Amino acid sequence: MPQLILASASPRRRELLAQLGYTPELRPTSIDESRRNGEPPAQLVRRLAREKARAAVRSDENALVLGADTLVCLGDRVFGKPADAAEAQQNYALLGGRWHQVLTAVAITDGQRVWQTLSRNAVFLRPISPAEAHAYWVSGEPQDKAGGYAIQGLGAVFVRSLRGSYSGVMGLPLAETAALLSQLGLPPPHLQARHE
Ligand SMILES: Cc1cn([C@H]2C[C@H](O)[C@@H](COP(=O)(O)OP(=O)(O)OP(=O)(O)O)O2)c(=O)[nH]c1=O
Repeated sequence: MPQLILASASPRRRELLAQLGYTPELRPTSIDESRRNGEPPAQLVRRLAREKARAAVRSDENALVLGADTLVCLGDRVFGKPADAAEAQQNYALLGGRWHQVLTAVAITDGQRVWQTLSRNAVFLRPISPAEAHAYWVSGEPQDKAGGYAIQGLGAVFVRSLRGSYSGVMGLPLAETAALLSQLGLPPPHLQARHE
């Protein structure tokens, strides 16, 4: 059975995999995440997931390496992790009171072939006042989150509606990821019947 490697520094991705019983080796990578000229968001997010997975491959092992990337976008406009309070404030002014998209791509590679899945989700955030935006920024939660909010944290107070996958918005769509890993011979350990 191949070993599972998680090419990620995100504690969310580790926790989501742990929910299904996976305990991957952690191998964070650092790649250039900049967008190419005119690159559509769905293409960008798939490419970044693939590049993260590939960057963590080592030639001397029987392993499946998983990389993922999450993007928040409004049409063609992509919102990254806000660099400062002003950028976060700007994001919330645009994202509040409407639907936006959260895309998470997952890529799994054995070093040769790559298997991918894309989770497309829509989130409606209620309007966020400047005072709330400031308090939220000071909480420390927005800094390392795409779009500057976390559906699984204090940010839930702004989430009025979700169409799609909760785990997909959090950073790793579990149904799709488990299906892919099962196909590749690594079904969720917690779904395996125990032999007494
Ligand atoms: C929208 C949203 C994003 N996020 C997080 C998930 C991702 O960790 C992060 C998006 O950044 P990513 O660049 O996808 O991932 P990362 O830099 O955290 O980790 P790595 O590249 O090492 O895998 O935003 C939440 O935790 N909750 C949310 O509701």
